[in-house]
Amino acid sequence: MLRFLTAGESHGQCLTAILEGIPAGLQVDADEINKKLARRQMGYGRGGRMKIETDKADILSGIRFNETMGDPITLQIKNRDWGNWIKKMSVKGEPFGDKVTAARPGHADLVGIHKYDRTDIRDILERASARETAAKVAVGAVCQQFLQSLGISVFSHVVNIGGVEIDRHSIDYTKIADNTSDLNCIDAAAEEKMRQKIRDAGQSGDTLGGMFEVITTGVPEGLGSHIQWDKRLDGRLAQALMSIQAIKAVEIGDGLAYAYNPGSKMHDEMFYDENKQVYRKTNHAGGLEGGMTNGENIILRAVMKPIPTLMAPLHSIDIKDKKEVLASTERSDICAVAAASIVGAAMIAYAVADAVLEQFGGHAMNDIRSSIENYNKRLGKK
Ligand SMILES: Cc1cc2nc3c(=O)[nH]c(=O)nc-3n(C[C@H](O)[C@H](O)[C@H](O)COP(=O)(O)O)c2cc1C
Ligand SMILES: C=C(O[C@@H]1CC(C(=O)O)=C[C@@H](OP(=O)(O)O)[C@H]1O)C(=O)O
Repeated sequence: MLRFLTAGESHGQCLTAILEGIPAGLQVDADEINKKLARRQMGYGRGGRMKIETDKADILSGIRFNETMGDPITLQIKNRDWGNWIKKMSVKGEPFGDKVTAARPGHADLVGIHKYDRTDIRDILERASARETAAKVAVGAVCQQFLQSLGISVFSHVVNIGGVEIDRHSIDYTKIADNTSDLNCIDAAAEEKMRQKIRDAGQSGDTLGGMFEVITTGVPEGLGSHIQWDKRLDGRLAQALMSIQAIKAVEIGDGLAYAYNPGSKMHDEMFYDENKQVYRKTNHAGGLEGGMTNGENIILRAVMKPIPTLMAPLHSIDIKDKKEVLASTERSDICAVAAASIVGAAMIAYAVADAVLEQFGGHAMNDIRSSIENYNKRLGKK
């Protein structure tokens, strides 16, 4: 079983993640983790914070001479902004600075204050902040290396920003792995329109959301299980995406289209060929049937809501005197869908790696490889 925890506040000293369950004998390239962290920081429309941070993961345990030993991996990312927040975020001493009391709609602010019995919204927003997604990406980057060593790849790309959408039927999946564009969109013309849309939103003090797609290739058949609700991989993948801040909907394969079309158009018919064995000409199911992978690519889409902190602030209340006020305007992103797409790939890498370990077990990479080989032999696969 794979599991991870993260810790750390947005403006605290650092973010820490502990990842347990990665088998011994995996080669880990620390630079690859940092490349993913840099990619999460990109994106036209991000706020001033991204000019301060240059995220790097320090590996504090679990890896020796570039190789895992089977024990928990600790990853730490320093917050460079910490230097500007030392007094406001101090562990000891007297409270410093004004309390944040104007709740922001769309944030954890108001409910968090009530639930945790706090009087400064900062006590809530520090941990609710998507700064934490840097830790998720570091964890996912290790999981991506684990999967890659078994021939499984996880990619993501942006398909929609504020309603500017790429044509989903003309996606060239071969372009996604090498795409380095700053909005993580493989359609240059659409990306330019997305950029314009973000520029316009920023000028009017507004924000945008959008949608990204995560594709997993080289997937073994049979990950997950139909036998119990919490073993179904479709549910686990949806949860992995829904657990990302601001993600409000997840689609598996042609998910939404199922509501509008008959069965004759929506199911992936099976054919047989001696070389290919049983194969399908379509992948409406997004690679999942009965809560299990069917060997096709896993295709998932996630919708991100528009960033809730607006520079033209929304109506709200001040928690100290219950007066109606405008929400506080913290420095903020205008659009972070590109960043979220990198987080999405990281979370799916984690969830797929967990399912691989559940299916093929073992604490050593060599045992897992042998187990996959035996399984493929039984299924008559090369
Ligand atoms: C990569 C990323 C960056 C984000 N940046 C901001 C931001 O700058 N300002 C903001 O108000 N919300 C931002 N958010 C969204 C909030 O963190 C999120 O909406 C909030 O914590 C409430 O959680 P919920 O939307 O899941 O209900 C960001 C989310 C992600 C994934
Ligand atoms: C720090 C990151 O994103 C932050 C997510 C975030 C929020 O409310 O979620 C609010 C902003 O934080 P700040 O108030 O410090 O500018 C974003 O910059 C990051 O992605 O690394």
